[in-house]
Amino acid sequence: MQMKTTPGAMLKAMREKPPLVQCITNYVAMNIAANVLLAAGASPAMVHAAEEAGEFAGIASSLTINIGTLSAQWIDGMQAAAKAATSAGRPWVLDPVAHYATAFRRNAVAELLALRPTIIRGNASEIIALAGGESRGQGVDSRDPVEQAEGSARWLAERQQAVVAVTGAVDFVTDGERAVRIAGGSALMPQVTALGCSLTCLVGAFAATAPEDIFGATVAALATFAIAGEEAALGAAGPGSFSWRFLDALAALDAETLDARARISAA
Ligand SMILES: Nc1ncnc2c1ncn2[C@@H]1O[C@H](COP(=O)(O)OP(=O)(O)OP(=O)(O)O)[C@@H](O)[C@H]1O
Ligand SMILES: Cc1ncsc1CCO
Ligand SMILES: [Mg+2]
Repeated sequence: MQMKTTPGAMLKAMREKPPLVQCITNYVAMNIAANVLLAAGASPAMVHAAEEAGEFAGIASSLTINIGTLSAQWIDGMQAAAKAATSAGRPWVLDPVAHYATAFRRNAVAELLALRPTIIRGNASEIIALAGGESRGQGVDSRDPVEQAEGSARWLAERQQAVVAVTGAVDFVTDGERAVRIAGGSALMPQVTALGCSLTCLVGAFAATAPEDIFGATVAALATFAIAGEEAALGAAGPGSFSWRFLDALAALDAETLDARARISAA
């Protein structure tokens, strides 16, 4: 069996056997997230209807759930899919977009957390609020530094028995015991909408490729974004050209470059 111990090895394995990733994501993110998965080498399927989301989760290799543009019917599909993924032994990722903003979102996220996501990926404001802290987030945008969310992430990981990823200028990943920081990316990334949502889908793709190493898979997805983001920023004139350069950089990134350039340090 091929060893999938480094981010590069995981990226290579994903491209050799593209996983089918069911993404229940928001209207803003659907197109860019699907393109991000294709550029990285996975097969995205944006399937969210309550009538079929559970059935589809039974055939997908992993599932991602994002509450960005939530409505009541979507919640039924999310819950059915989360239950089906868990029954099938497949990993699933929760992205609790702006869950602190309204009671509707708060309740939906509480119910999804009770279904035990394998991985939780959010920005710093979202993770601080999930751990009961005072978050300064405004709508879907973070206004807190990642360093401030590290304690919250550790607490949440232990309580949920999940891997927690906090993204921002320097990302942080923990499973409650181990923790790492991942440097890289670009300040243009939060200027392009739904890149975080797309990253959540990519975390799902890596988790499908390496379900035996969920912590490593999460780190690999974040490192992939960090290096593609750095590459795309070279020569980008602003968020518009960054956006298409980012897709090209993801598609062009190879395993060796990823392993040579990834800046992952113990935290
Ligand atoms: N200031 C920054 N410098 C470098 N990289 C960044 C910066 N801010 C965010 N990123 C990167 O952008 C990507 C998306 O993370 P971000 O925290 O912006 O997600 P988000 O707030 O959930 O985004 P969205 O809700 O728009 O989808 C991650 O790869 C992260 O590392
Ligand atoms: C802008 C926006 N609004 C709801 S979801 C979303 C995408 C970024 O989270
Ligand atoms: Mg987000």
